[in-house]
Amino acid sequence: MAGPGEAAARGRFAVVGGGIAGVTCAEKLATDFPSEDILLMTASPVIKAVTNFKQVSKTLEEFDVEEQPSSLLETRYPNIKVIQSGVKQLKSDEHKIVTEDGKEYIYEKLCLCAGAKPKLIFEGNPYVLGIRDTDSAQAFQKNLAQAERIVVVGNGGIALELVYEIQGCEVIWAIKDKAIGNTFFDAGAAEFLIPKLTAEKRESPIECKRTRYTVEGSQEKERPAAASDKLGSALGPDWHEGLHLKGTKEFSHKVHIETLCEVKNIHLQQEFLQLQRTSLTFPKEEKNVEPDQVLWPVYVELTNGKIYGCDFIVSATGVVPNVKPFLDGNNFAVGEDGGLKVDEHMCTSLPDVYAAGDICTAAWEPSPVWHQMRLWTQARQMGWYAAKCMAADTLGESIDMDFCFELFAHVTKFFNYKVVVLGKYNAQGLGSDHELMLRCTKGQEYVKVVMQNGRMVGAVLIGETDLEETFENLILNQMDLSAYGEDLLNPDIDIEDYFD
Ligand SMILES: Cc1cc2nc3c(=O)[nH]c(=O)nc-3n(C[C@H](O)[C@H](O)[C@H](O)COP(=O)(O)OP(=O)(O)OC[C@H]3O[C@@H](n4cnc5c(N)ncnc54)[C@H](O)[C@@H]3O)c2cc1C
Ligand SMILES: NC(=O)C1=CN([C@@H]2O[C@H](COP(=O)(O)OP(=O)(O)OC[C@H]3O[C@@H](n4cnc5c(N)ncnc54)[C@H](O)[C@@H]3O)[C@@H](O)[C@H]2O)C=CC1
Repeated sequence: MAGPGEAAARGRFAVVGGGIAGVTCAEKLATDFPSEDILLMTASPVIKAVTNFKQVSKTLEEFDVEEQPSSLLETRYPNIKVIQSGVKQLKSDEHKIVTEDGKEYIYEKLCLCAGAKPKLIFEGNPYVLGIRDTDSAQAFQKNLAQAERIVVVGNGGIALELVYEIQGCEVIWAIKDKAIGNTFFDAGAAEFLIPKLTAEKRESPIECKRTRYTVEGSQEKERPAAASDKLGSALGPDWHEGLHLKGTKEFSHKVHIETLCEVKNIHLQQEFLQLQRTSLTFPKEEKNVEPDQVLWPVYVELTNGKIYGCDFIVSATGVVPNVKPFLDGNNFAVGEDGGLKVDEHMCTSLPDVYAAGDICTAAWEPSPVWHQMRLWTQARQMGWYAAKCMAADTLGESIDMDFCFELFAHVTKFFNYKVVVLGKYNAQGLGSDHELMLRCTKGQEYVKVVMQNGRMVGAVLIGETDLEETFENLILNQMDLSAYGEDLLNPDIDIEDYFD
């Protein structure tokens, strides 16, 4: 491949990023264009491959994500050439990419799939850790092995998973909202889940599927070891199952939730002691659940006035798209969330440059029951659809929006419950123009549907409800359900018979 002064290497198609979006895109291009070389540039030595893909229903899908050496991908698809080097610069007007090692590549069509990175509070503070890839998960596990108390900030997917999994370490969970899990649940669902969180005895963890994330815990107690700043791809499903998420204490779970607050400040021990001595306004004692006798390496001051000492802080506060290397000299339209805006053909605002997965912001007019969330299901769907669009544009063919963008559908697991969210499951964007219907059996299932003008527009299903396919159909076909009233959720009525 070409270095400075040499002629640049050429590939009809180039893809940047070895995560789910990039690999899926490259695989689809490699299949559709078997005689073309597909260049896949990635900053990480391993790639993420989708395995055991299962279409559960029309829009729900399940799969495993496997971390593999890139050579395996090249063996499966001999026309994929993996270039293991970060992209330093994009010269879109010359259709040229420059990698960290100074080499240049010319493309006809390019898909950017460089993912996102954690949006950390107090970025740069060595006591604040984020979790994204294998390295950062290992750094977290290593620090946890020496910890007695940590503070978890954020209320989305990562925080929900962590507070449930961590054992032998006190967790102070600081959330901005009134109830837990605001990105997936409303207050009712949070109420349903809370007993699972505080229960002393939990079901034994599921047998570990992958062990590759495990590292030996060090004995020495030191300042947190942050992960290297190399850009790995985001972790895969059940990422925590191979990790031993245990602190130093003998108890199983101890979680204290602080609601309606943010982190105001973070003080190192010396600074905290100094402030206590000198500042009239600074609290002289920590207003903790239990007053502390010990000195902690770091102190978190919350906006509700409380201060907690801890070993370190996990910032699970969302992600920010990895757009930096691509912006310089290129006039990309960027969304409010910092992603590269893409149209209904996954095309950015620049010719021949597409984007998919966490890096992009869906800027098309979406179906009324679909919205973007940075999830691996959407990364796979977007990567695959972007490849189809690149192929269609190359061959001068027209293409319709893929069916997967008709309905938002996500299946996952929180607190050991199966969780399915469909459509506008939290009445997102509906204002007050909607009604909710609920059915809840404590400890077993929680079913919520969002109705608008007698039609179902969203649902949250927690537990083994077996309702996902029926509700998916009802949301997709927008049937008028007014006549059924509350019977829609009556457990004594087999709803499927009703609609067959
Ligand atoms: C801890 C955790 C748990 C999650 N759990 C779930 C879940 O349960 N369900 C779910 O649906 N989603 C989950 N997600 C989200 C999901 O992992 C992501 O949405 C998805 O993996 C994004 O895929 P991607 O390919 O867009 O990006 P990434 O996986 O981030 O891949 C980006 C790739 O680009 C490469 N790269 C970055 N910059 C450059 C550059 N300059 N040059 C070259 N290469 C570059 C990286 O090395 C990487 O290979 C979770 C995320 C995390 C962090
Ligand atoms: N099971 C699943 O589906 C999972 C999905 N994920 C995905 O991985 C990505 C990263 O996960 P998360 O970091 O949990 O992101 P997230 O977007 O799910 O949640 C971020 C949370 O942080 C809060 N927040 C933002 N800024 C804050 C601040 N300054 N102070 C306090 N709170 C703040 C938000 O209110 C929100 O609750 C997301 O795209 C998420 O959807 C992650 C884990 C599990």
